[in-house]
Amino acid sequence: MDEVTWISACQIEDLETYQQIDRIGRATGANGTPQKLSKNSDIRESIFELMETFNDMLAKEGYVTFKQMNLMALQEAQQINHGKYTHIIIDESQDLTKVQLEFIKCIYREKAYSSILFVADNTQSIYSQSWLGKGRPYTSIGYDMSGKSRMLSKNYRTTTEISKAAFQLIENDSTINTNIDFVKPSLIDRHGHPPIYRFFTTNQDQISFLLKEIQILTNDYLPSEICIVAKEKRLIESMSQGLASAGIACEILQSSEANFESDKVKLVTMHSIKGLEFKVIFLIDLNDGVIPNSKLYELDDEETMESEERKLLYVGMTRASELLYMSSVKKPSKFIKQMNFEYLRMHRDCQLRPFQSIGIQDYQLKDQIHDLNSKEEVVRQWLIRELHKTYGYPLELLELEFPVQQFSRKGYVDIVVHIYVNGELLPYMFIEVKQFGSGIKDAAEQLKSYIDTDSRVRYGVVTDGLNVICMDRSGEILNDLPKCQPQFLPETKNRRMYVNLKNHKKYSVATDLDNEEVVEITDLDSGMFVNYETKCSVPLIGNVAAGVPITVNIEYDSSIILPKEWVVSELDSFALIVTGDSMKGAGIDKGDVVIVNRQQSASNGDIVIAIVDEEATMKKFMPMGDSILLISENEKYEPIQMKKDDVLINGKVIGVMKC
Ligand SMILES: Nc1ncnc2c1ncn2[C@@H]1O[C@H](COP(=O)(O)OP(=O)(O)OP(=O)(O)O)[C@@H](O)[C@H]1O
Repeated sequence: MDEVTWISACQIEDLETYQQIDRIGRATGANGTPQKLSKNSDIRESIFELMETFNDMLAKEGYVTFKQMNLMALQEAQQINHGKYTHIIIDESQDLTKVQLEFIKCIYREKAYSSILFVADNTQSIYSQSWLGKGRPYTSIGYDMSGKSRMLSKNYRTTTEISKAAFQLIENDSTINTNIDFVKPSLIDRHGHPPIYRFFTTNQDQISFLLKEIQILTNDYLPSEICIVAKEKRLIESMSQGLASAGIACEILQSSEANFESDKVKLVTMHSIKGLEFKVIFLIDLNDGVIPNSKLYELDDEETMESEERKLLYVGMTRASELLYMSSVKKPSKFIKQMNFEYLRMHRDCQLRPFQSIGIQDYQLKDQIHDLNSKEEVVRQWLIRELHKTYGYPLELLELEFPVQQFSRKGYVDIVVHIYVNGELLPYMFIEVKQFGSGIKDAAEQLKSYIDTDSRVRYGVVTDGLNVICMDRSGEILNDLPKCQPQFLPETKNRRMYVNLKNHKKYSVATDLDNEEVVEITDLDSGMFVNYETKCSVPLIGNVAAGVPITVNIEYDSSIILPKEWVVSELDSFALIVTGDSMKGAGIDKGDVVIVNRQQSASNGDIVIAIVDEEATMKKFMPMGDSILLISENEKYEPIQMKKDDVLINGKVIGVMKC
């Protein structure tokens, strides 16, 4: 058929001319078989004979091929002296053949005021015999467009999520991106749901999925806003029957009598969806052998054919203005395999990306796996990656083969996600994984019984890579898996409360466990971070009973980092551990650390370190005439009254770091 078309296109009229003509571009054919047609060969003779038979039969029936019809129209138009139309707009002009373009030129009447406008998008060129779509210049049809063309690159139709997924399908195809008219879509800031991709093992599963989704979607969309698209007519016919028998009103859009408004779900082929748009698109049967379909190539080589098919899928994807579903049955198209699954989701309103197998060399948690080659392991590894990459759980929180005791029987949960609760590691989510595509019904029951054995577990997930069920511990089905929260992680900071006695404010002082120099301070009243210019290091020199040293050069084991403005003088600041409970009422407890400024005087109400009977003690300072009262903030202890001269003040407490 290809060759017959070619012979007609070259207007070769007799066998002799055909036997002699150079025939290029036939070197590779479908399935890699050589298609070279030698000159003066039997095969050329046979093809020619077939062509004549075919043409005779057409003539007998009164038929012409589509291409012949185009040629006849052109010949007819060429008979006329000049065209009739002074203004012509050609949309989708990247799809027209040379003959069709010549025809349009014939019906055009050139005047001083006349115009001809070509609208084209080469990334949507989906016919192998198109002329301009192949990057040929407009001069090849007699028009000089320099200075007269304008680029429209803004994508208003689809969401950023759909556009990104679609564009990455074509951006690395050199046949497409080297085309001079290739335009990268620039995105407007309109966001929506990422495309959903599902794989099915049977046609019936695909139909059931569409039925279920369409039923849910009709809460938000009109049936006429939903369109099902497939590569081939037979595929939409079979889907239309499936939907109709389940009671969903649907219709196949016929270009001649299309009714876009009717209250029915629409079905259409990929070629016919061009130029249309729907809020929701289902691209079904994206299967191996269907797209790209290597049997369908015409005069082109495989590479060009593949690009055409790739663009066809791109066109289908970009017709959805809000929501895009894609699905395959049995074996996915190679285009699906090449897609970046980051852009896809498995379900609506669920973060999970579709199943993708991972090579053994990239398996995680290998030391916990009994059999690296087991069929379940592929699915488990995919889910581990999802838990880690998509849901944010660190691998350290995941455990494989977690034992559970069910009456007398011991079971093993495939994956357990642990979380930290008050510093304790607890099981949070139980996950059962089944062999790819083997079904999850039984496993869901098993999972529930495992969850029942451990009251700490809050969620359960079961998957076979194709389907996934997420439930809470009461068995209620949830749309998505819970994401990892910051509080689930082990504490990496040492947080202590600091009471600044200078302004009586409370702060949280968080020090990195790995690096004590990194201190983060939050005002506990406002919850705001506190910016400070410089910090200082206050030496922790012992406990309160030891008092504040007189000498400056003392040895100390550790220090406390604080903003410099919190202390009076860096050189005179010391930290002491509280040993007793005498200042309990002032919020200073045993084990707390007090920050003390070395000084010999104090004012009424200050908390001081004073030396009484040669021993340091922490008390509230209250002068009373000639004597001083040293008061405990604890009714267990009586105030101590001393003569002014006998009281030796060692320092003043300026802040308390709670333990
Ligand atoms: N300036 C704009 N602001 C907002 N929406 C726009 C704008 N221009 C176009 N749109 C919307 O974007 C969508 C696509 O527009 P249109 O069909 O004109 O594009 P197109 O380039 O002809 O598409 P294609 O050739 O791919 O079919 C439509 O839904 C249209 O309403």
